[in-house]
Amino acid sequence: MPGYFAKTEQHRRLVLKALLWITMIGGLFFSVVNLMHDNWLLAGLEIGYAGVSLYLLTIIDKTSNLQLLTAIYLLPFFSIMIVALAQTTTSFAVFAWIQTIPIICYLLLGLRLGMYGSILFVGIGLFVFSRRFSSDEILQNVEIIANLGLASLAVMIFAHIYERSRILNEKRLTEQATTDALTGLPNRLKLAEVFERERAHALRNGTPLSLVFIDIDHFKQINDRFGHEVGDRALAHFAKVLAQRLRINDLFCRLGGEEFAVLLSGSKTAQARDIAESLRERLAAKPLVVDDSTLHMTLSAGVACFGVDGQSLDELMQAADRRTYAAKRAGRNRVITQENMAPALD
Ligand SMILES: Nc1nc2c(ncn2[C@@H]2O[C@H](COP(=O)(O)OP(=O)(O)OP(=O)(O)O)[C@@H](O)[C@H]2O)c(=O)[nH]1
Repeated sequence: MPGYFAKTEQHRRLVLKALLWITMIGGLFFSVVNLMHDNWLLAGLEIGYAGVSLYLLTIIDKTSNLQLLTAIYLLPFFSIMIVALAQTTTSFAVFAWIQTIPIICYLLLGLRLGMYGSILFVGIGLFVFSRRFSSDEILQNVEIIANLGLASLAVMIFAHIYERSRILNEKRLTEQATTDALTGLPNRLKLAEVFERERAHALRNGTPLSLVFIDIDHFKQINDRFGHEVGDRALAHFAKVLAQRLRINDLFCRLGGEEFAVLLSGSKTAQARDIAESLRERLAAKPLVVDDSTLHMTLSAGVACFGVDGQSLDELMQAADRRTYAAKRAGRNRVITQENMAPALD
């Protein structure tokens, strides 16, 4: 699943595409207008830029460095706006384009760069405008600049607020989509996302990576005896007790039902087995107290190791699941690795 940054990039790619179309059409249209005014410099720049926009439209879906492409594109784009504003033959309505700068900057560059880009280019735009349209009447000058300056500031503030809430909402939705609501643990989607990152890290640095598959024993009996609500509490208790034992770098997630997994970066099979054993012991030592009853839980776990059992998450899950099943068949409440599993079963 694409992470938060991938979603933001997808959003920015769409915005840039829309802008490329607008500048291509706008560039062609205004180059004709400027040719009619004999403004060859601006007409040439606009035709050239329409061509650049067309070229970028053909490569935008393939580029891996969208930020660089955006920067390469925006710098001359804003500069042409300023040049257009400075020309005596152009209408002062060109300033309307300057007011789009904050929106373009925030949507394409994010909060920080968006703010710097907006202040810089709108500031230059206002300065050029005030030079070109200064009249003898000071009050009129102040009025015009104040109007344009405040309108630009308002656009910038709204663009800032919009981008900020977009980022927060995107983060919140990504978090919701990758979190299990009952236990608050990461879910299977998050495991797939983190596994890809850890796998790349393991391959790059030659470090070990292990996966522990965990299944609560006889969980159905808890539901049957105490009801579904207590079953839910037992799942939350289980998650809390095990999470307390794990390190911040270990990814402990709920796969669904009473199945969980721990991705242990930097751990070989033997270390993963020790960790799984300590989780098993910890769970046995921390029963859940429900009214007058003490609810003891046990777990069965299977360990798989990256490289030994395969290279993909599916392969590791299958191997770890197979060993968990073997642990169940061997009497439950135990951890099985490749070493302590009967060869016929693995
Ligand atoms: N309360 C509650 N129960 C759940 C949830 N998800 C799955 N279950 C229950 O978990 C039980 C799993 O039962 P089984 O797959 O037979 O496994 P088990 O009883 O743990 O037996 P073994 O795995 O063989 O030890 C089922 O009764 C499901 O209804 C949940 O979110 N909340």
